[in-house]
Amino acid sequence: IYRLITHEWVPQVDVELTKEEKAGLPGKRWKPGTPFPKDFIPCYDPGTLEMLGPDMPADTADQVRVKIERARIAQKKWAKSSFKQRRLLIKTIQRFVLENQDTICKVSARDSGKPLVDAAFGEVIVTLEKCKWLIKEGEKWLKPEKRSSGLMMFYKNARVEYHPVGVMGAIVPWNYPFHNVFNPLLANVFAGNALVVKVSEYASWSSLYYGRAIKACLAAVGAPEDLVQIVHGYGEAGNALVTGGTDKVVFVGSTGVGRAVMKAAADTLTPVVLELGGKDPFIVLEDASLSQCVPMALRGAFQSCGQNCAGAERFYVHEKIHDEFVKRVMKAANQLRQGWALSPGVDCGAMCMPNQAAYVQSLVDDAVAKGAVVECGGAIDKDAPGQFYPPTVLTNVTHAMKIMKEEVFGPVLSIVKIRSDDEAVALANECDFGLGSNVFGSRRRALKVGAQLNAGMTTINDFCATYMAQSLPFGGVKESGFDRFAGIEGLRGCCNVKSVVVDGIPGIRTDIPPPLQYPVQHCAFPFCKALCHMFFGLNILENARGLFMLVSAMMIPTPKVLLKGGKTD
Ligand SMILES: NC(=O)c1ccc[n+]([C@@H]2O[C@H](COP(=O)([O-])OP(=O)(O)OC[C@H]3O[C@@H](n4cnc5c(N)ncnc54)[C@H](O)[C@@H]3O)[C@@H](O)[C@H]2O)c1
Repeated sequence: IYRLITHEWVPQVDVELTKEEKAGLPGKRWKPGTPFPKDFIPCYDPGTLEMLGPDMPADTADQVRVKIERARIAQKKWAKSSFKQRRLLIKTIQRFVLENQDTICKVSARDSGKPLVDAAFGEVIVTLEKCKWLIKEGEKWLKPEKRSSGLMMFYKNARVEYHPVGVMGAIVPWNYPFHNVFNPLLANVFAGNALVVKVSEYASWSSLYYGRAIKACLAAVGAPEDLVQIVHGYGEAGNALVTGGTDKVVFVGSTGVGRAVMKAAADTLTPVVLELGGKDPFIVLEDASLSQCVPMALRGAFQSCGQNCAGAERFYVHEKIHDEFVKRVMKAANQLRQGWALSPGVDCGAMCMPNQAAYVQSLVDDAVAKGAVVECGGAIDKDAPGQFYPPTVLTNVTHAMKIMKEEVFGPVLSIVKIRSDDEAVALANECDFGLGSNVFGSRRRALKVGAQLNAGMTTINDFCATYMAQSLPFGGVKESGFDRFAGIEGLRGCCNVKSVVVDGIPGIRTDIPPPLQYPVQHCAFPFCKALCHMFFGLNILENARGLFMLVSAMMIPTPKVLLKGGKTD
C-alpha cells in the first residue's frame, strides 16, 4: 500500500510506426547477391526479401564526428543530473517497453528475421530486467565506495568514486537490433554518459523507430535531446567512432572485426571492451534430467535460428543417455515450423545476413563428409522465398569437423557422445572461444564440471541464465574478447574509476617529518628504514624495534655533506 501511494509518476511515451514504415515498399524485393552500395544501406525483411523502406544513407566519418560532438555537449549537462532523474529516465524507458512490446518485437522481427517469441526473450525480457536492476541497485554501485587506507595512513579516509567517462561509443551487431541498442544505452545514461551507438548495416531499418522512441523518452524527462546518437553505416563509420573522439568504446561483434577495432583504438589510446564471438558448450552428464534439459537444448540451439553470441553450439552428451537425448530432441525438432517471422505459430525464422545460410551449409557439408549423421534439416530449401536455413540436428560429430571449431551462428544442434565428465571438460575447453557454458547434471557434479570450464560464464542446470541475472557481468575469455558489459562491472565500466584520499580524523593531518623535509637530514634514510619496521614488521616485537630505530635515527648528528664538484656543505 505504501508503495502504491508513494508511487512516482512516470511519463508515458507513445511512438507509432509511420504510415511509410507500416507499408514498406510494396512490390519491391531485395535481389539476392546484390552487393550493398557504399553510401546507402538497403533495408529488407530477410524472411520475405521485401524492401522495408528506401535505402538509408550511410554516415561518413565526418558525420560520425559531428554526432560525437553533439553527444559531448549533451553529456556535459547530463553529467550534473541526479540519480533520481536518471532513474526516472530508466523508468520511462521501462514503461515504454512494457506498453509497446508488440511493436518493438514486430519491428525487430521484420528487420532481423526472428519470430515474436524469440524477440520477447532476447529483446524485451532482458531489457526489462536490466531496467529493473538499474532502478533498484544502480545508485548503490555507483556511490563512492570506502576502501581501507592502510596502517601508515590510519587517519585517512580512502574511497573510490565513479565519474562518468563522458561519451561512450558502442558498435553493435544485428542479431538483437533492439536490445543491442538499449543495453549500452541504459547503463550509460544511468552512469551519466552520452552514448553514440553504431547499429549494423544488416539491421538499420528498426533503428528509425527505436531512435524516435529514445528521443521521446529523453524529451519526456527533460534530458538533453542529443544524449543518444545513432550512427548508420559500414566499417568506415565504426572506425570513425573508435578514432573520432569517444572516451571509450564497447565493441560487440565478430572476433575478426574486434581485432581491427583494437588496432584502430591503439592509435588514439581509446579504451575498448571487446565482446566477441562464442561457441558455447552444452554438457549433459549422465545424471541430468532429460525432461528439463532437452527443451533447453532446443532453445539453446534454435533461439533466433542460432544467431546468438551465447548460443549453444557444441552438445556433449554422456553415452549412457545419448540415445534417449537424441530421441527426445528429434521428437521436437521434427515438429518445428519455419517461416516468415510474423506468420502465426512459426518457431524458426530467417537468417539475417545474406550469405549466412550458405556459410552454415558449408560447415554442415564438411561435418557430413567427415562422418556426421544428419538427423533432420541439413540442406537449404532453394524454393524458400527468403534467407532460410532449416533447423538441423547432427549426431556422430567430432572435433575433427569445422563445425566444432568455427562459430556457426545458425540453427544447428551438433551432438558429440562423451564417456566421462573429464572428457566433457577436455573437449569443452578445446576451443578458441570462451564466452558462455552450460552444464546439466546433479548439482554437485555439474558444479564440479562447470568450475573447470575456461569460459566467462557458466550456467548450471539452465541455459544462459547468467544474462538474466543482470547484476552479473557478461563477457568472455580467449577469442571471445575481454572486459565485461552488464552487471556491476559493466556499469562501473561506464565510469572513470577515481581514487580519492582525504583526512578522516579532525586535527590529524600529514606533515612531512622534519628529517625528511628538503633539504633532507643525514638521518633521513635510517628514519625511513625505521618507519618500515615500525609499520610493516611481521610481529609486535619488530614494530617495537622499529620505534627504537626511529628514535636512534633522529639522534644521528648531521655531518658535512659532500656536494657535486667535491665541495662540502
Ligand atoms: N559477445 C557478445 O556479447 C556478442 C553479442 C552479440 C553478437 N556477438 C558476435 O557478433 C557477431 C555477429 O555480428 P556481426 O556479423 O554484425 O559482426 P561484425 O563484427 O561483422 O559487425 C559488428 C559491427 O561492427 C561494425 N564494423 C565492421 N567493420 C568495422 C571496423 N573496421 N571498425 C569498426 N566497426 C566495424 C559493423 O558495421 C557492425 O556494426 C558474431 O561473431 C557474434 O558472436 C557477440
